[in-house]
Amino acid sequence: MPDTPLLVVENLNKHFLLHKSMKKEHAVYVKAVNNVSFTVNEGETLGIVGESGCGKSTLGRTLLRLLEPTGGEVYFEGKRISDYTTNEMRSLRERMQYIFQDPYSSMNPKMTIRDIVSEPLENFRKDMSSEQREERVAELLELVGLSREAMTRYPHEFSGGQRQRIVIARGIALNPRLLICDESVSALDVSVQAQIINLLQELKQKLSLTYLFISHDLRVVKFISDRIMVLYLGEVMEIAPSSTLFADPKHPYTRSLIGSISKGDPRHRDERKILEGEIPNPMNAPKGCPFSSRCPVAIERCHIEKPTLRTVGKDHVAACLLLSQPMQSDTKTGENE
Ligand SMILES: Nc1ncnc2c1ncn2[C@@H]1O[C@H](COP(=O)(O)OP(=O)(O)OP(=O)(O)O)[C@@H](O)[C@H]1O
Repeated sequence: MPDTPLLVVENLNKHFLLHKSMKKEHAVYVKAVNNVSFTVNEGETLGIVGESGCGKSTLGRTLLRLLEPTGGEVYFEGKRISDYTTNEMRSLRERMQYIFQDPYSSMNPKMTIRDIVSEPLENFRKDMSSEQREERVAELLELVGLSREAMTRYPHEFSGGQRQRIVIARGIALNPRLLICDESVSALDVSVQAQIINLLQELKQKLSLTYLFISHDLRVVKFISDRIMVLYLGEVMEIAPSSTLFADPKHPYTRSLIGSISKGDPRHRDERKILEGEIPNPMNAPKGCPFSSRCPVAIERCHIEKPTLRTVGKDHVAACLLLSQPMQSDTKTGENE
């Protein structure tokens, strides 16, 4: 791995203003992404996981500047994105690509597969002849396991898995370095999910890609990620290598998420119960730790004091005030009792 990470994110914020007010302190914001920091090395897959509404898509879109950040910095290839010139910004859009959640709605049903896959080439490779573009589209379709005959057909003629392959072909058309895959397999059957994940792994090797893999499903993220970042209400709860996160999760929220997918495992029974609670309204997030209102081991301080990310092992960070104390349910007080 090279010394400089491909992507460095420092205290990134994206706050949506919901209600303006004459008095600044009365304005209402949704803090969709709140002080998020992490790095991604070249060739790595960072999984980003959390329940619906925790800010995964907003984070992905803000990284690519599809949304303007409210604060913080993003460095790509060692250079701060806010310093990019217009030309560098254009080039960023080639090297960092976003694969959207729903392949069907991100494809124009009236366009042929040729037109859909060649769209980025038309926009960014104006020097290519139509023959060269045609060849490149055929090559891309083959790379994702489709034949060149697909070119003349329309999206509705393909299955969900095949449509996802088409979207991936379009995503890699410009030889990006970083692919942000947003819920790329969530709508697919489990067996098709596995095929698409295998394809992504294969492409990663062949094309030296780096991935940010966003999903609400910890099982999917576990399979593909080198490291995993757990988000809750727009904040980072924990980041660790995938195997470490599953073997020794530090944050009570991570434990609960793992518990919720470990059906039948009595060790996780208690944690599974607590995730039955509702995620708080992000406009009215808890004052202290974001997870404090659902946390089975929260103490008084957790409802008041915001924990910061701290190192809890090599390459392992978590934001929990209780990390120096045993996380047992008999330490809890306050509203969870
Ligand atoms: N344009 C917007 N204006 C106001 N609030 C927004 C906007 N976009 C997102 N949000 C809010 O920001 C929070 C994070 O949303 P986001 O879609 O990023 O979460 P997510 O984890 O990707 O969820 P999902 O998996 O359901 O897509 C949510 O509370 C959402 O309602």
